[in-house]
Amino acid sequence: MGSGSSAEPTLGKVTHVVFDMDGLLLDTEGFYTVVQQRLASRFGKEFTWELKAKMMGKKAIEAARTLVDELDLHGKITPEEFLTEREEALDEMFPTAQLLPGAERLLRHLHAHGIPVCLATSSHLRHYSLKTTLHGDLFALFNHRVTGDQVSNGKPAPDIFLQAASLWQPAPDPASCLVFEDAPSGVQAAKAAGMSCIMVPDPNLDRKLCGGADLLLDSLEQFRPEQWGLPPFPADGS
Ligand SMILES: O=P(O)(O)OC[C@@H](O)CO
Ligand SMILES: [Mg+2]
Repeated sequence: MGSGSSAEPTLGKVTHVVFDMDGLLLDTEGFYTVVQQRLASRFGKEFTWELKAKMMGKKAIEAARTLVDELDLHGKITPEEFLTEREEALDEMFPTAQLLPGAERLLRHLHAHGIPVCLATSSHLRHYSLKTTLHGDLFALFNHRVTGDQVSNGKPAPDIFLQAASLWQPAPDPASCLVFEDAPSGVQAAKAAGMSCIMVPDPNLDRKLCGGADLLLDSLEQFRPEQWGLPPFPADGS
């Protein structure tokens, strides 16, 4: 695994870039954490980062099943009831979602250079719309987007990334695609799709769960496009 330092040799040659959304471009994972902590404590349980790591990046119903299983809430709440319960709070929080550091600069840079970019998020379309309330212009730069409701098998299955790549005409070879992800399930999905993957994990995520990516970065601000055969950022840092 590379470190992202300036002395690093070329890490790959890619032509197309696929972005995850939650926890990668948008600072939305904290919303889920707050709401799920609240719900867990109502049942006398603790919502840990270990559990969060197993849920993040997955489609809502799959994450909900994980929570009910792991907290042993069977007979107390169903995954479907859990989703209904958290919805009202999330619906209020999502429209306030902010961009994570480096997201806007990177997207605008790739777009300005004509590099094909798309979005592959496990969020369903309604949540996607709420979360991007403040960022319509930026998210309009994507050539296309695939949301969780458009695939049967969510991350860690490769389907969402393969579908995202298939929507480009002509469709690139998966090996020519670079995926940015924050979640272990997303990294697994990208690698299962045969794509390169850069992981930008939350600082709280156990680094033992960050091993599958081709490169680990603390922030999108550390990304060096030229290491992947992409145009470098301007020297003045703009
Ligand atoms: O695939 P992303 O965009 O991270 O969405 C996952 C999110 O719905 C919960 O973690
Ligand atoms: Mg994510």
